Amino acid sequence: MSAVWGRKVRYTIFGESHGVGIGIVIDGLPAGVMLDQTLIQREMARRAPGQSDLTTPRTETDAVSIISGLYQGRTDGSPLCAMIKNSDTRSADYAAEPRVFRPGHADYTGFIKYGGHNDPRGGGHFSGRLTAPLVFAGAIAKQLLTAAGISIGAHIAQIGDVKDTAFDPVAISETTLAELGKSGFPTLDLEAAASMRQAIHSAREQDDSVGGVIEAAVIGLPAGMGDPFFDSVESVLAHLLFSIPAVKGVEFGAGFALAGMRGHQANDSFVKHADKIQTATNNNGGILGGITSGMPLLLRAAFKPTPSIARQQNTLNANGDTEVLVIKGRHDPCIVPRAVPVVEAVIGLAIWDML
Ligand SMILES: Cc1cc2nc3c(=O)[nH]c(=O)nc-3n(C[C@H](O)[C@H](O)[C@H](O)COP(=O)(O)O)c2cc1C
Ligand SMILES: C=C(O[C@@H]1CC(C(=O)O)=C[C@@H](OP(=O)(O)O)[C@H]1O)C(=O)O
Repeated sequence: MSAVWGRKVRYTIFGESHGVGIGIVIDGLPAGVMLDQTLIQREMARRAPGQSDLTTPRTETDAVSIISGLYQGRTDGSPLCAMIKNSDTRSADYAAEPRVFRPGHADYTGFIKYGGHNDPRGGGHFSGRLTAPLVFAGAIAKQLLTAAGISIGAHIAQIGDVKDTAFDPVAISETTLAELGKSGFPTLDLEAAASMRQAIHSAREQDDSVGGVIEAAVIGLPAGMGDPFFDSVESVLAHLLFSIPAVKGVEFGAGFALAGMRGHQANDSFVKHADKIQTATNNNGGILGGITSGMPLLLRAAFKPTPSIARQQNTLNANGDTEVLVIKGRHDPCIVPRAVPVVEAVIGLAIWDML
């Protein structure tokens, strides 16, 4: 299993959704960092399940126990291991024998790859629950990046066909990112937020789910970070963003819209602002040749609708027999609101690794 990532810092995630717990081992953090426990708890709470009627009713506190790597509140240079307990499991929802493959989930592919030995309860290791340790690691990365003058923030850019205002690609402020971080349902346009909530309620009422898009920004990055080709800033970020369950699309700057532009529209002209080299527009999302330009880094991640829906679906079981599936479990009608801190977290890991 590809549960290890990172070059300067190595991150190893472990656990299953209905096992004893989940967690992460982080090897390579600088020693002597006093961890910001308030920031860690705030980030964990932003992602935790059971927050409102817009999320899965499964309730987990997602309290983090740090069992190694910390001495007197500071990182001690040894691997930092953090554990999060699973408590509100309801494994009977996943007890069907032979196993029934949920359309859109990893039940079938996990079964094939691991010969039926994978833990099917709550999606096992494939569960979105494994993003909790990522958010923990992301909080540490954010703390380190803040000290370097770098801020990360995100908003819900789209739910179904309801869209929020996009970030100003040139002039995103630290204040805007900080305000978004305080919101349980971060959008730039409050009216859009109300329509998005309505779209999620409506999908749930129809025994269905809905997808969406998260737009994220990183400001304060120096020009010159990253490498061409295989380790381009886009490649490293996309690797981590596609590691988030349910992400099916990633774009940088104007992204796919660039394909429909002419060169004179797409090119970002260089201009001087108070002796600093900038660009007048930012269609390239702060990255040129795989290297940061010093402009805000902008990306968007598309999430598919939650696969586990209450509506009747046709499928197959592990014996290959037809089944009519009606999922009775507890699921997010939309993944996007809880995934905002996850997207920010993996961006934090990627940037800290590249800086
Ligand atoms: C924060 C988060 C919460 C999720 N909640 C659910 C859920 O409640 N029900 C579900 O079926 N899938 C949920 N997912 C998505 C599945 O885990 C994911 O679709 C599945 O593992 C298959 O992976 P893929 O969609 O990347 O192919 C969630 C994902 C994330 C990131
Ligand atoms: C537990 C979390 O989300 C879970 C992610 C998930 C999935 O299939 O990804 C399915 C659901 O699991 P269960 O059926 O056990 O309730 C969600 O509740 C979490 O995010 O912490």
